[in-house]
Amino acid sequence: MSMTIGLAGKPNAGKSTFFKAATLADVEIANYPFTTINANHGVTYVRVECPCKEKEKRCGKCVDGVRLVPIDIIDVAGLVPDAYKGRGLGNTFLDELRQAQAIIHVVDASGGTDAEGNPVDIGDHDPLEDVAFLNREITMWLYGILERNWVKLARKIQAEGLKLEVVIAEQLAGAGIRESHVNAALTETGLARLDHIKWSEDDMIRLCDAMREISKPLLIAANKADIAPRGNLDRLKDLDRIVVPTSAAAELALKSAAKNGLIKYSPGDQKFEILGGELTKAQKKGLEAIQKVIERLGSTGVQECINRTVFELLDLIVVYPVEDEGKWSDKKGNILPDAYLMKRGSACRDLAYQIHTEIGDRFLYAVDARTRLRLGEKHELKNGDVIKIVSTAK
Ligand SMILES: Nc1nc2c(ncn2[C@@H]2O[C@H](COP(=O)(O)OP(=O)(O)OP(=O)(O)O)[C@@H](O)[C@H]2O)c(=O)[nH]1
Repeated sequence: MSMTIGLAGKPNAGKSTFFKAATLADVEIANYPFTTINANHGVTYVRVECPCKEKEKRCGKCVDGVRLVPIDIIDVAGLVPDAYKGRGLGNTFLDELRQAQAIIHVVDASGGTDAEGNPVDIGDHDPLEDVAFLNREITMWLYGILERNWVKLARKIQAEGLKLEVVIAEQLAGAGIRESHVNAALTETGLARLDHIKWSEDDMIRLCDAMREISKPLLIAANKADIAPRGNLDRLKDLDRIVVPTSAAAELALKSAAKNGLIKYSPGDQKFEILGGELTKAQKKGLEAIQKVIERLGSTGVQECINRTVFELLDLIVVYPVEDEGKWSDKKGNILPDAYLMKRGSACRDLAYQIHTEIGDRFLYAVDARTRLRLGEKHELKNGDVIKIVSTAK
């Protein structure tokens, strides 16, 4: 199961900075061969506590117990008003968005850029407008696809006795909408109880809005929090969704400094250590300013955005497959060599299939490496589980 986070936002909100910061990794720490796949498609990392901390020997894949687990991220093309009508990069934007299962919306919380990203005085633009605007663009995009053939489809459903949710999901399959999303949206809006022939344009937009929220959950990175007026951050936090104050610029500076050996910093840390070295006066001053920012915000927020997207929006867990339940290693003795992101609710057999089709097909049982208990194929995995799969596969 492959999951991708989509990064969206208007021009100048700090999306590129966020993307660079989120995908810039010390290759050694990240233990991953590459970080950028192409211009706007990269790999970012969820920060978790490595289970090797429970053992005497370190795994060599984490730094002081901080383990980074890779997940794909795409920097979705800049969004301008009326993208859904094909304006600007509109079609590219929506085309890329369909690959994402969750969205981080990078908002300029400082209010220093207008709706199209042009600089204005700090506080002059209301970031809440940007939040409403992105949601509406996506909703209207879905509506545009659904509405295109609706008259014909609606009649077909009636004439041929087809299932409403099946037809709608088929029509919107390209946007990543599935039957379960449609059903949930029909219930939530109450439209399940209204004959679809009688739906008004407004009803259909409401349905699309619900499908958007369910199929592409979204979190807000209240970016430029380092210079944002307090009131803006407070009003964003009052929204009925996850809002994380971020300073993408600070995160990028810290990651670059760490990569160059100037500081010791793991993404998401609440502080960093200056390693001495060849710091210029300006660098030192810059780092001190950043330290103040993260003291105030708690962290740069970038890692928190990734973690909450993965664990709260996508509802994933991390599972560590091993071959030796005593040493928690593979056959060669590598400790905790892999970390898999899986959907919550996944069972032992799903893990077996994720390792290899043959191991899934020939699954016998699993072993919880912590308790040494045998687990059956349907046993539900927990976040952080260390699991050995026993199969008849060669
Ligand atoms: N103060 C502050 N400035 C930031 C922050 N993040 C980004 N910026 C600045 O905001 C400006 C725009 O950032 P970009 O990352 O280029 O914005 P973008 O949203 O990717 O814009 P496009 O590339 O035009 O789509 C740059 O000057 C950044 O240095 C932040 O957290 N705080």
